[in-house]
Amino acid sequence: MTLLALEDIHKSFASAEGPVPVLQGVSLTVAGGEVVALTGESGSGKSTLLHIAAGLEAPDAGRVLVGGQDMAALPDTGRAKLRRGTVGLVFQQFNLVPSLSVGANLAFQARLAGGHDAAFCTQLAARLGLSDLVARYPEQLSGGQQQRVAIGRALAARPKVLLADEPTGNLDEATGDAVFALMLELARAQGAALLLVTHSARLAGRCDRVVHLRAGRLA
Ligand SMILES: Nc1ncnc2c1ncn2[C@@H]1O[C@H](COP(=O)(O)OP(=O)(O)OP(=O)(O)O)[C@@H](O)[C@H]1O
Repeated sequence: MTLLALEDIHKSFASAEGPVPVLQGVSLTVAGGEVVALTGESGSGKSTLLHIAAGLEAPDAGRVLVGGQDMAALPDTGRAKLRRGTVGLVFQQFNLVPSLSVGANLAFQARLAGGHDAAFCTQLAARLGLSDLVARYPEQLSGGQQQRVAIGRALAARPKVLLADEPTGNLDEATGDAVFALMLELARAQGAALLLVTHSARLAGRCDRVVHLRAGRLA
């Protein structure tokens, strides 16, 4: 079943020389339990596409359907609710809550979505190598540790759609591989649609499908 559908997405950004087209008719579907890698050169529009899929940015044209729901057809509150309850995000800015401990950050998204499960959180912290850090605060963590908290926070809410922008980009190869494997395992076990940006051909090769963004289109 298709959980994420992008239909003929167009997006341009304004510049001094006029609008610069970034996405020029991108269509993509991701089914539940499917893991899709999004690749493409720097500046090709991968993050822009992920932001649009997440409903954080509006496309100039085209539709985003999450679980069959048209994001643009929803009022702001409905879109926020859908994003909270259904979509998990792991972005390059980790957006951890500075005033909350690691443990509370891990639980944060799931609490908002009304699906907090303390045992699952504890298990995730262990799998992500964060068990000894749950009482710390984000500013007391390394970049890689913060990245793992951001991943754990998204996974803890058991999202139906998980969007991740280079989720293991700040991790060493062994840690990155283990975290990547955990994301794939949970997405598949929970029947979630996982769309992730990666620059690594090796990691992309472990996904069910690879789509490549070039000149505003997917190949
Ligand atoms: N808010 C914005 N205003 C103007 N231009 C933007 C904006 N956001 C992105 N762009 C431009 O759109 C293009 C695509 O950017 P995007 O961040 O989506 O690329 P990317 O493929 O994710 O790159 P990277 O791999 O380097 O992260 C770039 O040329 C970028 O400069």
